[in-house]
Amino acid sequence: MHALQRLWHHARAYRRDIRLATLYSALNKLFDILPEVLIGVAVDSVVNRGDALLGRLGLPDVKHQLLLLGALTIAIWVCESLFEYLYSLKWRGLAQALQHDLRLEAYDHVQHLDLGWFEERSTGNLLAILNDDINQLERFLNGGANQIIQVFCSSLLVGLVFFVLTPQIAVLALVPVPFILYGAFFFQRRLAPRYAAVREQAGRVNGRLNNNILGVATIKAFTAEDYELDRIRAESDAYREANHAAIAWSAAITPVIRMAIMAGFVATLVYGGWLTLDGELAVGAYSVLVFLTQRLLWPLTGLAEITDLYQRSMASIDRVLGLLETPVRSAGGRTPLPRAAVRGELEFDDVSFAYGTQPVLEHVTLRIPAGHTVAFVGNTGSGKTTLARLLLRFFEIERGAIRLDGRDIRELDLRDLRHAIGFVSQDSFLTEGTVADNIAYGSFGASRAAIVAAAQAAEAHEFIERLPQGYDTAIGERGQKLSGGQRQRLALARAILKDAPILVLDEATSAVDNETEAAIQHSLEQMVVGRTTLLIAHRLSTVRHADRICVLERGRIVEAGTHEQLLARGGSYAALWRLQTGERGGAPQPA
Ligand SMILES: Nc1ncnc2c1ncn2[C@@H]1O[C@H](COP(=O)(O)OP(=O)(O)OP(=O)(O)O)[C@@H](O)[C@H]1O
Repeated sequence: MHALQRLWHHARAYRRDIRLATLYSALNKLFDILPEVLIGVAVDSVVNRGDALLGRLGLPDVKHQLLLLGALTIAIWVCESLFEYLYSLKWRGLAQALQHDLRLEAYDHVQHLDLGWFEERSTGNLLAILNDDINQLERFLNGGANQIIQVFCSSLLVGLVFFVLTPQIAVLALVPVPFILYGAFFFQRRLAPRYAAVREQAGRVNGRLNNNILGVATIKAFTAEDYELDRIRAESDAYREANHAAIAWSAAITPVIRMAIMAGFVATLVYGGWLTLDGELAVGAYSVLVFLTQRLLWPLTGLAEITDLYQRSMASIDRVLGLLETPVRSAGGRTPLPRAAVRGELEFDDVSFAYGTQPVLEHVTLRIPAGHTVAFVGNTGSGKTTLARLLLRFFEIERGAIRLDGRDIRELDLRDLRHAIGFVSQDSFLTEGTVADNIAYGSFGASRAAIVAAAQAAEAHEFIERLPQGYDTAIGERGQKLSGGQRQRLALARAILKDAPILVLDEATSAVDNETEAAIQHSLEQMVVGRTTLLIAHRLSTVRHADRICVLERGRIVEAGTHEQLLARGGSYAALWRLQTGERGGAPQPA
């Protein structure tokens, strides 16, 4: 479907407003053209006096005729201004409303897309769509839509007057119109792919800028400023080139169209003059025709600007609507899962998974009784985090099933499933706001006492109290004013406050010192009672008290048992333990 059709389809709720705005634009154009007709009538009155049109209509006195024409002109101008105000109000209001709706809708849709989809795209490009491309819609509706309607209306109205006055001249004046329209269409077809390329490249520039601003500390540390400037220059050059290609065509439209207009105008001027000299055309009609030819043809030069604006906007609208039409794959099932009813028994049944083609998990089978703590250890890249991501349904498994209380998680309502899981990821997202806002994220409306209790359990209370405004300290975008260990403890406090029946901790304490970790362990020991807990860690001291420890190697569980059982087995866990502690048992000295 064409972008404009897609937009019309999309703007269902605003169709009445669009029709009204169109009507106002058309009426404004009608009242804009009428004064020219009155000029003809005035010339007619002055030249032909009593025999003039108005005289024949029952107004013999020329002065009275002129007075009437004056009154009509005033009324027409008032109406023209009134409708100009109305269409401007309506179109601009529509631009704001549609833009607002589209932005919210696009953002909400994006929020529901799978994680894999995000990982394949650049954040900057996505931002360009959600922001710049949606703003293009405003530009088009603010001016372009009205211009298109008015060019169409004026051609129609003026053409009508021409045919009423002198059909021969009408034909002459109208001959260039099909050429002009074909020209505009010709240019438009050439502009469309060029503007699509411009928007695509704008997204790339945005992507790189976004990436670099996020990584500014690394750029500085590796003194890569010049290198990055060159890379931005290359992207920006490509953007400039893409625009050049579009400009070369868009700049040619006006001159070409003007030539066609000139032909029509000269024909009316000369041929109409001859007819008037021969007495076949009245002087009044001739003057109207000459004025109207200008009126008919000159607005068509505006087609150049309109074509350009239109194509630019349509390229953007295509991108926005394309985003909106991206299907959400993991939409979740229908079975509700009231949090209070969750027991927390988990079962991984022959689960296999690959990101793309490379297998990451292979035939993982594991049953976790409700309330148990199961730890996952293993080399980096062995698939531990992936297990957690599959449980949260960030990705879809290819083979096997994951069951919660005996029900396949694909059948469960996705929001309910995620409500039932407290998750601390390796790179928890802290939001711009205060410490308290961040802890209460997801448990919106939690009391201050509950927030403080969660912070205490995560060993965060003390450092929070030392911050300038305590719990009300703003922590900056992504919590960048905090240390890594402080950020982790806030993320942990957040999960603790959520108080979910299942807890997934992925390296939740990897960045805190040993002493703090021991204290957190102590709080967690109380926390995990009655909750199913999945614990992922490299530091074995973190996992040694788990009911069961699974060792993953290249996506397979190669060992499982309690700490003591695994030590006695003398396999890879025991080797890892020796490596980390430097001894066979006793208190660990973590790496
Ligand atoms: N989004 C992704 N797309 C493609 N491959 C991925 C993606 N995420 C992870 N991988 C790959 O999957 C494998 C398993 O990753 P995973 O994060 O599960 O490992 P992990 O055991 O948690 O590692 P670590 O201990 O380093 O956190 C890795 O080889 C990784 O490169």
